[in-house]
Order: sequence, then structure tokens, then C-alpha cells
Amino acid sequence: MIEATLCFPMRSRSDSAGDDTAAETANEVLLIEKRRGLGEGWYNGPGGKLEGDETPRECAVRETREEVGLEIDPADLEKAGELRFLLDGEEHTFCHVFLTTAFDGEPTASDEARPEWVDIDEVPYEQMWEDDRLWLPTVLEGKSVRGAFRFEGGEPLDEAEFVEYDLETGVSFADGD
Ligand SMILES: CNc1ncnc2c1ncn2[C@@H]1O[C@H](COP(=O)(O)OP(=O)(O)OP(=O)(O)O)[C@@H](O)[C@H]1O
Repeated sequence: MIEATLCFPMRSRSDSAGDDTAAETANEVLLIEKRRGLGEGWYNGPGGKLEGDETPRECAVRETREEVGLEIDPADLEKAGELRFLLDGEEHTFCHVFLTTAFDGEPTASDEARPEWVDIDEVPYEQMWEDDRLWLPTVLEGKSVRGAFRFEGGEPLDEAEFVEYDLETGVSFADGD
């Protein structure tokens, strides 16, 4: 099973640089248009697979730096979700979702990703993974989610058919990761 992360930097529209504005007032989210690999051509948050013995939090910080050039203190990441993606009945990917309103730098495009600030009411769900519309609105409201999403039809996951899901909101997580 793959362990992966997603990280959603947020800001309020009036901020030109990131600071520690409270999540409740943030109304824009940094999405990426994925330029290669799984989910290519779709929007998502920065993120990727855990490497070596890093924690999910360390992975989210590294992937956000590599993909869009923002620097985040791991302690400033707020755990917002745990998502299980099943393919043909087998555990495929376990994804840790984080939010942050505290980061340094300006989003910059990389080979992997083109970043774009998007109003949280204008998230392009029709150009995203099908499951995103089910859990991301809740996360962007500042509530936590735990979900399981079933896909069928074999690899690759981004060509499989989304068939059903279970979702809980307002959950708590056992540890900070
Ligand atoms: C099934 N429904 C899904 N809905 C929303 N997001 C999903 C997802 N399934 C996978 N994801 C995310 O997609 C990224 C893939 O990342 P992916 O390119 O494979 O990782 P990484 O950057 O490490 O790849 P390289 O091997 O270095 O190219 C990673 O953030 C992962 O959490």
C-alpha cells in the first residue's frame, strides 16, 4: 500500500504573502495543476508519496517545497483528513491531508506542478479526482474528515472507475501525523 500526502496552503484574499491568518478567515487555497504522474492534467493539492522513513508531516513539507517552492514549518501543518483509496477491493493508497495558513515564499511552477490560488467557492472539481468534491469542501471549511473511496477497473488508479465511499466528518486523529 502506498502512503501519501496532500497539503492545502490557504490564505485570505487580501494577503499577498502568506502569514498566519486564522484558517476560518482564509478564502483561497493553493491548488496545483499536476504536470506528470498519477492524476496528470488534474488539479489537486501539492503532495506525493512518503520517502524513506519520513513522517507524513515531513513528506507534506518536502513535496510542497519540491512542487511549488513554499517553505512550511511542519508544526504549522494542521491534520485535516485521512483518506483510504481502495482499488478492486485492495488497499491502494492511504493519504494524509494537511492544511496550513503559515508558509514562506511565493508559489512557483516546477516540472511537476503549476500552482494557482483559487477561491474556495470556485474550486474546479470537474477537473479533479472524483472523490475530491466529496471531502475537500469540508476540509476547506476547517473540519476534519476520514473517508474510504472504492475504485474498480485495475491500474492505473486515475483511470479506474469510482464506485462508492464512506465519509465521516468532525473526526479526531490518534497522533499529530
Ligand atoms: C484516488 N483518489 C485520489 N484523490 C485525491 N488525491 C489522490 C488520489 N489518489 C492519489 N492522490 C494523490 O495524488 C498524489 C499522487 O502523487 P504521485 O505523483 O504519485 O507522488 P510523487 O510526487 O511522490 O510521485 P513521483 O513518483 O515522485 O513522480 C498524491 O499527493 C496522492 O495523495
